[in-house]
Amino acid sequence: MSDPSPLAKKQKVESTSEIPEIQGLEDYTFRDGEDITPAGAMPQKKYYRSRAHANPLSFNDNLTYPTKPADFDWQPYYPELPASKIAPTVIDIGCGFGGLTVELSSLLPDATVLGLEIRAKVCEYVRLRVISLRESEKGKYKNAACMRSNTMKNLVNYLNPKSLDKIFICFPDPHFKAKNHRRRIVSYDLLTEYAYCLKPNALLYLITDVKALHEWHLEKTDSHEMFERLDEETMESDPCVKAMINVTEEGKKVERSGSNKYYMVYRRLPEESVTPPSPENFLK
Ligand SMILES: C[S@@+](CC[C@H](N)C(=O)[O-])C[C@H]1O[C@@H](n2cnc3c(N)ncnc32)[C@H](O)[C@@H]1O
Repeated sequence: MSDPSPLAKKQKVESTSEIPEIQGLEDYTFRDGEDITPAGAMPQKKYYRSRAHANPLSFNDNLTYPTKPADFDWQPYYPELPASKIAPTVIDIGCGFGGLTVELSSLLPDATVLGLEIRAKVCEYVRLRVISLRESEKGKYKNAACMRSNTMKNLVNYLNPKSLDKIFICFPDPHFKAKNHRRRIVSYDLLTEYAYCLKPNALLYLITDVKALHEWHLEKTDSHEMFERLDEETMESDPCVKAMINVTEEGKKVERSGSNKYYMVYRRLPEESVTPPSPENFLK
């Protein structure tokens, strides 16, 4: 049994492979007096499952945010990276249990990869997963981290304009009912935020197993002046596309059930090639 004293906790925090605690879940460490996940061990999913859908429009999300990106310090998330590389360049929005986040960190060793997840326990699982991988494969995964965040509300509090090379939105919650469509993570306004954070010519990856949601993604993104579809050949030869199809937890589930996966990659256009938005696109 591990020592549940405050000192034991403090020692854990000082390890170089740590990632700051998940907001809203500070005390989810012990169960019946034992560590749920002993320090450095790979967490077990069964202890970190939580309700399938969190309401991203809720005001009671228990989260605090920096007022602006300059007020936020990424160093504790990527303690082994040089100061020049600690701001995220690739984000995995709604990373779930983090399969793609950790895969991308190996696939893109020069990137700084951040998984963003709204559900506290699920996010804790990814945090412990990355810590465990950093411990067991020394030198690897130092460019991966996760943070609890509601990206629908707070992306631009954390990320500088034109700071990202890639955004992944993989198997997002479909929110089938029309009255819940405003909870969807792809909308005209959110695409504007994604464009704000992406560098010119950077890429937005979208995948889902729900055909109607894919059509929604295409409709919203095709009509957004800051994005254009990537040509098929470039898309199909991109190893990140293969990863989002095959490596995400949801992608694997869909594979097992034999259902289809629908995806598209968009390029964020440089400002000089954009015609100003038409007013009827606002608030869609
Ligand atoms: C169906 S899961 C997909 C997980 C993962 N991308 C995959 O493909 O395996 C969608 C995830 O998005 C998260 N999510 C939903 N809304 C979010 C938001 N506003 N900000 C961050 N994460 C969100 C959910 O909690 C959930 O874990």
